[in-house]
Amino acid sequence: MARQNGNLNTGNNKKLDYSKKKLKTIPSEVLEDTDISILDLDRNRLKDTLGISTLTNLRELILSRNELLDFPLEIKQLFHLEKLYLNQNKIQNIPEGIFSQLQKLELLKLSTNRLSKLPSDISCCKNLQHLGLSHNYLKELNEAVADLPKLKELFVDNNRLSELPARLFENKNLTTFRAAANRLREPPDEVCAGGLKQIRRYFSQLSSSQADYIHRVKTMFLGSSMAGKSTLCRSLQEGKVVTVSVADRTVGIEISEVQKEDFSFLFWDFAGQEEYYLTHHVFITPQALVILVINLKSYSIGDPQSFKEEVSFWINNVLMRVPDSVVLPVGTHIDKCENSEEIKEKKADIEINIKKMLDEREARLEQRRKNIREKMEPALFSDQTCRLDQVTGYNLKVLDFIAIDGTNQADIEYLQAQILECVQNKDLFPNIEKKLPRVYQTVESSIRDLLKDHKVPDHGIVSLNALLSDINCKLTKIDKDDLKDILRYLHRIGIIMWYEDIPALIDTVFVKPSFLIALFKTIVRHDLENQLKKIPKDLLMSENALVKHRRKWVEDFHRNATLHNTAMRLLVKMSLLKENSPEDEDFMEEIAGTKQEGGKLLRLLKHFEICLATKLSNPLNPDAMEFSPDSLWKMPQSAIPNDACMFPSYLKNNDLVSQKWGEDKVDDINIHIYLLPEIPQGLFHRLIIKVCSLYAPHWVGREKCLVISNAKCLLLKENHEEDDQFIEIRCRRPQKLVSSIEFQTTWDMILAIMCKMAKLEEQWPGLCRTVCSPCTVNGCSADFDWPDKNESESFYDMVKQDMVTCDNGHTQRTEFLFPKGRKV
Ligand SMILES: Nc1nc2c(ncn2[C@@H]2O[C@H](COP(=O)(O)OP(=O)(O)OP(=O)(O)O)[C@@H](O)[C@H]2O)c(=O)[nH]1
Repeated sequence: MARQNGNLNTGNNKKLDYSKKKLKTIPSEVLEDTDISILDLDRNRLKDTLGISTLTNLRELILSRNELLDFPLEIKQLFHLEKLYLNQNKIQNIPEGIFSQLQKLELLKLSTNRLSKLPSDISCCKNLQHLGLSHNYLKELNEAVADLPKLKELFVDNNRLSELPARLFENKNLTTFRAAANRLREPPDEVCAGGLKQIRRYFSQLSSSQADYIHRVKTMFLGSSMAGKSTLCRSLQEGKVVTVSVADRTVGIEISEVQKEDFSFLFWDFAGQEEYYLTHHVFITPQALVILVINLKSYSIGDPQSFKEEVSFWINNVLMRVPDSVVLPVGTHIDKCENSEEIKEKKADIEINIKKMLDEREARLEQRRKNIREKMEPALFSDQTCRLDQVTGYNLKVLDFIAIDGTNQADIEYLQAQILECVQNKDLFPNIEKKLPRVYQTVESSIRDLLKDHKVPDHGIVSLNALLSDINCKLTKIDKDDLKDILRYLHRIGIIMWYEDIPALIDTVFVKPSFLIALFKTIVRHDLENQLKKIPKDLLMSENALVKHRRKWVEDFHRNATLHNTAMRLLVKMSLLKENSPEDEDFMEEIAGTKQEGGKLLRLLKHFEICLATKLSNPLNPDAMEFSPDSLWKMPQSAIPNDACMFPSYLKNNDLVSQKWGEDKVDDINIHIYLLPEIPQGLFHRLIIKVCSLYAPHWVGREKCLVISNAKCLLLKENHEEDDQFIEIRCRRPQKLVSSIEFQTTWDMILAIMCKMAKLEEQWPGLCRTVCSPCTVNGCSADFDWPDKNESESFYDMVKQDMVTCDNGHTQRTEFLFPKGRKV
């Protein structure tokens, strides 16, 4: 293999690499080299590709991450093309008559463009195996796509599709298909998310049975504590005012279903106290109507904190997690306001501030885009620009504010009418109608009947096989795969819960989600310490525990946010007994676990990264005594119990971590991960749990965490006080400057954490991140932005030069700021 001036010869494939060269036109020396077969023009500034038709021997053409607005027509003369990359441009239209000429095409990447339709002659590409169309504006997927016999991989996620052609799935070669984030009605998104097998079965069920057209809207009530969420939720459900006493606070989440005209509303009432936020991410799902309830009496005009707590916190969290949602702000307690003037002023203040916060977010995203365009080398940041485009493309709709008295019948009726009008609005909810084979509805109603007729236990926890046989007693036979499809669908819309991706729970179906949530709330609740104190003596005895143990549990929980497994078991038992569940030892064990093995609840808590087993931190205690063969080795007393779980969100301070870490130093290796609009609630604590399961030992505080590996300390810090919110990663700079392996191990550790962070961020599609390293010269405020990393290159090649200079002229070694470390 020989390489010279971007010219690479690999056997018969002569390749020219002209990527990342800021090119605006294709250089003449490239156009003259007519025997090249691979041309890489990735990450340039090409607006067209004039002259490319001379390169008739091209088999692979890479034009991704350029500035193409139109499809380059000359490409149709490149008859030998097998691979064509046009992703991340701004192409709006592809005329007919191009693909009919490109019959050898095997791979076509068109994702992240502005296409609203595909030409029908794409069907001429009979050899096409990979077709990438994600992140476009496609409203329909041509039948032509179904005429590609060799198609193996098709990506159409993040478009505007409402239907998929059934014939496409008759192609047995199709093995990879992604269609998320489309608002599909046929098959519904929840069916598509089940994968190809489920989609194929869906179409076959439709062809052999009748279809039902379902109009169901998940309606989530969010808002701070005592805003009036439960009052509205229950009143809307009953159709008349229901008074909720203050003592009857929502603990966790409550669910109910209501039929109004053609629509079925699935109401989810979220508790407003902060301790419950950490389970919200489990339940907040896309395509819902969010009713944001604001107590107008307690709302204070001109007080940024009040706006933050009552309004912006909720809107931002919806915006980050389910960015395409519709939010209806509802002000309550108007009867408690002084006069109509107060109501009017508060309403106006909230509306103005909501607009301001959304505009501000957009302006900051635009500013970032501008910075990249003007100050940096855009080619090195094109993936980030593309992500900025995607994030700004999401359209959170905040409807007009409604002010009501939640205790007044006329106001409840008015709100009900407004909600109905809103879900009937095709612009807001374009594909609310979902088409389903009859068997989906039949299974759903037979599960309901089984519960009503007490054929399944009241707690609604059943095994998959038992459910299958119960349903089959009532119905004409359905097989296990059909049942799994339907359960998967019902889980996604929130009617039942079935966690098939947790191996230990694959056989367990929670047909009554409210029971599962009730279980969650035994542990995740605002008054947990009090609950611990309330465990009665007779229950303590059942676990061979004494009052002094209970005292220790309270103390450990208070001090370290650790909850002993025995205490957890007893809390669950206490709650089960309170719910009047029959005292069934086996069931208790199944849920609460035993001394030897954690129960189903603990598995769920761990799966959702709400807690971490403390024993993970014990084996590598850095304070452990040195072992010497002739003396007895005594383990030091650990402050943290072994058989317990730590809940970082219950921690109150950072004292222990700060004490272990000491002062920050100006020459620390330091990375800031900025998150816009803000750090989502719960993200940092989940990051801690991920990181602590990677590194032991660790010390955890509310906004800080310290981990140790290879005798290196790494500090993670959440900075959310200021407008700019970021997560900071800090390590001491290796002292032996000559030893590059020291740098490499430090950077390896940082990169491992950044990978965990990136994985976590995927769950907040509306979140925008930038990573930078602050200049290490004392007093300098400049930052070094992290460029994109090519899929093919290592982080260690992201910045190639050995020295870098900040905007204020300070030059320093690259490994102080970016992953670098000479290979050893
Ligand atoms: N006067 C008046 N009282 C209201 C109104 N809306 C709710 N309330 C009362 O306010 C109190 C709190 O209402 P909830 O519906 O429990 O509030 P929530 O938002 O569900 O509270 P959490 O469960 O803590 O999240 C209850 O006593 C309600 O009766 C209203 O519009 N006017």
